[in-house]
Amino acid sequence: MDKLIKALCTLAKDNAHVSMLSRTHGQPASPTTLGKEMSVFAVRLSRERQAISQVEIMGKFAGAVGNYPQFCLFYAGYAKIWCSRTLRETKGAYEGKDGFEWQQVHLYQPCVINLINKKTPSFRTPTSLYHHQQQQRFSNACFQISRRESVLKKVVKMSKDDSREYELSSLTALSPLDGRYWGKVKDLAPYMSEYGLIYFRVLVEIKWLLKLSQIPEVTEVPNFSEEAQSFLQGLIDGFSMDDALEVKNIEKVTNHDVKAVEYFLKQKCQSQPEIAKVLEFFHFACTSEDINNLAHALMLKEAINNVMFPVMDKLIKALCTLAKDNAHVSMLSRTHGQPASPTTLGKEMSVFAVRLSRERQAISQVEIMGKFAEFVTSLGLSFNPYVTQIETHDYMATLFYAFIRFNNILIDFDRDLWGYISLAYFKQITKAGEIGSSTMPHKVNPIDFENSEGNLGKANEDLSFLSMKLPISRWQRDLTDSTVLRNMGGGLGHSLLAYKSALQGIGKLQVNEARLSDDLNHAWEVLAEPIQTVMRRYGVPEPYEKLKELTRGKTVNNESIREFILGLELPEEAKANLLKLTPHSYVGAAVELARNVDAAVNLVNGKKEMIGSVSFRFVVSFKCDPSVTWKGSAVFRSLLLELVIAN
Ligand SMILES: O=C(O)C[C@H](Nc1ncnc2c1ncn2[C@@H]1O[C@H](COP(=O)(O)O)[C@@H](O)[C@H]1O)C(=O)O
Repeated sequence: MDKLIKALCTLAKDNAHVSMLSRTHGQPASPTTLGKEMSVFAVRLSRERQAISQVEIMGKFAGAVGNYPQFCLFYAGYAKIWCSRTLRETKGAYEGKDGFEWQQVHLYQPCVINLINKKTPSFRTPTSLYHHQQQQRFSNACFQISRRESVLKKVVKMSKDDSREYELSSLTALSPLDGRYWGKVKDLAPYMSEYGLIYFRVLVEIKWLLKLSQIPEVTEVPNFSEEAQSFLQGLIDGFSMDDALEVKNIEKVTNHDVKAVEYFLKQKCQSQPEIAKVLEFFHFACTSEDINNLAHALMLKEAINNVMFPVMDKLIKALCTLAKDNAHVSMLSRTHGQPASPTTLGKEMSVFAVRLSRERQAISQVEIMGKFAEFVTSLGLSFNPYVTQIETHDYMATLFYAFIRFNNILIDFDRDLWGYISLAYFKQITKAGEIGSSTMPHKVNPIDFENSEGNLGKANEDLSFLSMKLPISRWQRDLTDSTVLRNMGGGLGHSLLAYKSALQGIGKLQVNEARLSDDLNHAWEVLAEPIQTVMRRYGVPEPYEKLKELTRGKTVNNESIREFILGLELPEEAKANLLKLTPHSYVGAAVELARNVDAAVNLVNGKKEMIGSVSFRFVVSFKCDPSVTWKGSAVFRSLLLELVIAN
């Protein structure tokens, strides 16, 4: 940053006197000098650079709960001081009689800041710090600080002087996708890496030459013999990492990445006599973007079909299984986080399966487009004739937004699962040797769902940036898309990692039916809703108000509900039906919805029924065949029948 600001200062000073037309609104306006305009940027940047250097980089070490009571157990004296420090800091009062000890802990933070800023440590401390009796401890603290500083200097030195140790590896990669998580996302590498881009450029250039050889008017490129064709196909099929490195070496000279591919192919084909005669027809009548847009389209198409969809489908199927296996497991709903009309665990899972399958279908329906005449369709892409020098990238925005919607639904799922695990509705299968918390040995944390949620956030940030940026290009083109498109692998990579983590989490789940049931047993108030509906049906006055009086803020149980129902002026049959209701059985069509989830999800491009038709089928089957068993909801069924008749 400093180098950049200095370069701007030089530019400003060297051109201080060079007069220049201003252009407010892009129109001629009162003149300035080139140097002055540069100086404006130098000063603006230096202000912000200073602001960055002044941000207090903070740390936490030891807290009021957990750490503090642990100290209380054995080091009560120190714990007392600790506590007074915490309280004092909270109040913002630094003067006090309790001396240096608490301040010493407090001093840790400025030490960190000053080490990072490479300044001499200076302490924001109360005057009491300098009392004679505290002086010794202060110098001890300084000693420790200077030791830490020397460690830090060593680290800085290593990174500057010993760069060989920091060659790219799984430990030095700046992106966790390329380091820590490589094993989980590497399937994307053949498509989404620079290797993948070069491979698809090679493929497009070769296919274009082949296409030219088939166009009768292009007499300069005659039909290739079988041998020549298979030679060219062999360059695609046998494309290796060494080939890609060769292209990169050529690029070092050309400083043009697409031209490097053309030169690579010309070199490779010199040995094939037929093709050697038409080398100049590689990249014939093309701009780089003619090759690039098709390469990018193929990268996306192949990566999504071969890597993303299989994992997305596995995830949706896992949710369907979870839905069907638990179709009948009643569960308390929690609208607004409060006990509400029950559902089943399976039904809640089926909602996610269906929502995800809809977005997965939307992704599969996005037309992946290319510019470059009808040659595009021969590559299995859609032709977009209305373009500038570049394909407009609008389909990419549509595609990435579709992924964002899929990912958002999965975030919703991850958070719900986090909550259900917290409520102990699920246990997680543990593995010998694995650790939940570094300090609280009892814990089994929902780390897979947390990892999934975190990566989905990152994925969506990347994908939304791509969607916002890519459709914008000045006039007939600017090159900003070139570098941005190199990041498509990030958005898809974080998505893929998140899908795999969610799958891993689902694989560890064990439903805790006892806990789910226990919750329902303590929530008889949720029956207030159906009872008041039946009361309305039979004209009992003020039904809602009576139930409110019985239930709101009160402890309601089996007995009090029973007593209430018995006291109602209702036909005996209606009463009997209501008496059969329990929080477990009042689950409506939840069981049926969950059982039919396979019909509702749509993994194959719109060929299966959508959820709307499934609901319709329920109504039809309900009317035609009242013997359909809605396990646990027979009473609700008769209640529903009453309502249907009443309407
Ligand atoms: O066919 C052409 O080249 C037409 C040309 N426009 C370009 N179209 C596509 N690529 C171009 C263009 N210009 C440069 N480059 C090369 O793109 C590379 C950009 O590198 P990076 O920013 O790292 O993605 C980097 O290798 C650049 O050399 C035009 O003048 O309109």
